[in-house]
Amino acid sequence: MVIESLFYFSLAVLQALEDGLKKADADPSVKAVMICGENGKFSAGADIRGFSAPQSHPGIGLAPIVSLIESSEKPVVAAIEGVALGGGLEVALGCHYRVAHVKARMGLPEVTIGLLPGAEGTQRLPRLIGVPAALDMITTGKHIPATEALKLGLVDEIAEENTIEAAIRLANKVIGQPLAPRRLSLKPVPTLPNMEAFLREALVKVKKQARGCLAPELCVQAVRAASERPFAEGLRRERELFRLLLSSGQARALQYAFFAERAVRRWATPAGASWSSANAQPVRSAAVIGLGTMGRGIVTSLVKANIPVVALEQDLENLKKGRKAVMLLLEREAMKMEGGAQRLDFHNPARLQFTVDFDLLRDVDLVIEAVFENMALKKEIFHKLSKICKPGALLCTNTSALNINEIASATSRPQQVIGTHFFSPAHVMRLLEIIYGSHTSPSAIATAMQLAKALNKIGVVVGNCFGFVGNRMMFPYVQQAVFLLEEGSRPEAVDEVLEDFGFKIGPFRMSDLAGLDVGWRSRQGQGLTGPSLPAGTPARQRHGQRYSPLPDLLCEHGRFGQKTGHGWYLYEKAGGRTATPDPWLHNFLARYRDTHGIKARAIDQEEILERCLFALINEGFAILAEGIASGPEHLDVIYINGYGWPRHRGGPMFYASTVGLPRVLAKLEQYSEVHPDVPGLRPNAFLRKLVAVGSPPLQEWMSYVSWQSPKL
Ligand SMILES: CCCCCCCCCCCCC[C@H](O)CC(=O)SCCNC(=O)CCNC(=O)[C@H](O)C(C)(C)COP(=O)(O)OP(=O)(O)OC[C@H]1O[C@@H](n2cnc3c(N)ncnc32)[C@H](O)[C@@H]1OP(=O)(O)O
Ligand SMILES: NC(=O)c1ccc[n+]([C@@H]2O[C@H](COP(=O)([O-])OP(=O)(O)OC[C@H]3O[C@@H](n4cnc5c(N)ncnc54)[C@H](O)[C@@H]3O)[C@@H](O)[C@H]2O)c1
Repeated sequence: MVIESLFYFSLAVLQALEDGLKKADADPSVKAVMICGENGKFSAGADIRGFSAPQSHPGIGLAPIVSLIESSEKPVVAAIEGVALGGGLEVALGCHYRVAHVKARMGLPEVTIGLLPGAEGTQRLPRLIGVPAALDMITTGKHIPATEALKLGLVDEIAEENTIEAAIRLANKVIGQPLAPRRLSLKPVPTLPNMEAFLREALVKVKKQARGCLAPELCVQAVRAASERPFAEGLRRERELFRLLLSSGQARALQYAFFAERAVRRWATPAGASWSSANAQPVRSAAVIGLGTMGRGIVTSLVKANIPVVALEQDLENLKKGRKAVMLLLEREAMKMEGGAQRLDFHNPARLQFTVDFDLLRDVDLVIEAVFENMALKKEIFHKLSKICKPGALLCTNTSALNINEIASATSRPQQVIGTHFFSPAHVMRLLEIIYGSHTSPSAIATAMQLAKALNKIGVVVGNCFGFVGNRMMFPYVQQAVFLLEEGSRPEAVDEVLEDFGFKIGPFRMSDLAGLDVGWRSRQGQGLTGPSLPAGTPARQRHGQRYSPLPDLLCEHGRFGQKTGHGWYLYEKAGGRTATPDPWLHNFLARYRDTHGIKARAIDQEEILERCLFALINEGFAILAEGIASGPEHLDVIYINGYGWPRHRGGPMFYASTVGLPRVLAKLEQYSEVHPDVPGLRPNAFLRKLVAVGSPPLQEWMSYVSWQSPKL
């Protein structure tokens, strides 16, 4: 008998499974059962949306179905095609045999949505593949390919072609064989000589990796229960831990992030362009201009996506340097991949060519410019590209903040100019901020989004303003961090608070890593510091607003961060990575305060957290009100994937909604009163409006934006 199930479990699917199993058991002519999915996909598990109303969640019925399958008196074989994830894999674990298509993937990704496998998976998987492999799958949520599943013993057979036929063949073969040895609930968990130490170390590891995130820790506890308790008791523990996670705010935040990352694919602009009507152009070849920090990673990313690349530098010396760096990155990437260097094929000049000759850019479909952050230089390059490149070519800039319209004005085809803002390291970071200018065509946006997908990145479409979304929100955050130093704090204290909150790296460590000189050059360009600053400008004021010259002063002392061996911290050597608090910096701060008559005060953790985060969130409300982003999800996806915002807190705007908008507003009002010369702390009008209308849920915020005068 064949039972078909759907992509993710609904009540109807579970009912059909139960009915099918009962019918098969009762029918003497049925000798074996095969369970498969519909349309070549086994199952993506329980319906994630349903977890917001757990009492009526169809998943409640899943564990009893898994038990029912396992207790069947007739052999049950799972035919796994596409994916078997979460509850899908748990169903397969209830089966007596598993056959997987060679291209199928399997995993227990519940941890990534703040849960643990709650349909008996934490108890069956360790019995099948042992504690170390099960723990790895359950705490990381990774999807493993069928070939690896076979090696682990997770599946019994791999089918190169027709999985269903292979599963039926196996079912026929095992008819009449004893089923008890195939029932995982009856098997003992394979022992390890050092189980206790292993589990203890695993706990320490997940706590370190997922700072502040509850699910990985509770996954370890559930697997520990499998190793220490009888099956039925282990199940009780699994259920208890599952409920605990389900009621945690973290699960809600992580599930929000899952859907937000999918929602941003459906982009739209205030002018009416959208994903549903715009057509992407094919990108069969690309060029990258500038092989510095960013260009190298971008080339690597394109080669990995199998897109032939022309890589261009300004002169032979820089070309040689850039080529060496790209080759090193590609070799490292090839080592990580199955099929290695041969699959990447980067030694073939038809796939990757290095040049200083712009003429070689004539035929490419897309160019990504990644030269210095200098408007005059970028305009010169785009003017050249406009003359050289073929008519349909898309011209992209990797600028971090500059005006896309101004760059486009140097070309005769502004409709094909677009910002593609990669994040460092560009071959690793998943975010691609895609910035359209006033003239960018819908097709150009669609092409950039398609490029993001091809590069395995998450593209987020945003409007044009200084710093776009990510960096624009980052400015007030970093500004508050520096003001806190002026007022009495230290870099390590500020970083610790934000790292405890869950950021991968605090603002001062981040600044040392990126290089303080980058921001310094940008501020010099804006006339905020350096020779173009008008004589007589007060040291701590610009345009009537508070300004901190501290980062400029550090640069004047040659302290650029890791690259010079000192910045906000001290490093073991130039290029060193280990940050230690620096007594020089502490003395420097004390002298600075004396010079400017600032009385240092003790600043508590709450103030550090609120001033940094609420200033960032406040800017987010301004961005939404101006129509620069089409929803709070966009801001959250950008922060989670580009700025190390802790995913289990759902992104800054989601976090604001959990803190409560009235509280965010009240705190901003309080801080703004104390610091009236800091516009970043002055509550944004859109935030005020949302509070005035009763703080609606985040999904409804955009309906309160007045669109009469979008800035775009
Ligand atoms: C207080 C009372 C307590 C009561 C207790 C309640 C008990 C409940 C019992 C629980 C039993 C637990 C069962 C189990 O352990 C839990 C689970 O199974 S959780 C789900 C685990 N599965 C996943 O996390 C898989 C998530 N999906 C993916 O990774 C990917 O979608 C994919 C399957 C790899 C496919 O990727 P793509 O091809 O890129 O496609 P998309 O990602 O774009 O997806 C297409 C479309 O489908 C939506 N979708 C996918 N999976 C799910 C899902 N599991 N639930 C809901 N929706 C899903 C996805 O969102 C896309 O739609 P769009 O958002 O674009 O509209
Ligand atoms: N570094 C980051 O973290 C980061 C992140 C996102 C975006 N960006 C942006 O990416 C761009 C590049 O930044 P970067 O950090 O890689 O800079 P970089 O200084 O490391 O590299 C710039 C490269 O451009 C080359 N170049 C300069 N003029 C050129 C010309 N006329 N023709 C060809 N090549 C030329 C230089 O030789 C150099 O190798 C900037 O716009 C920057 O704002 C940087």
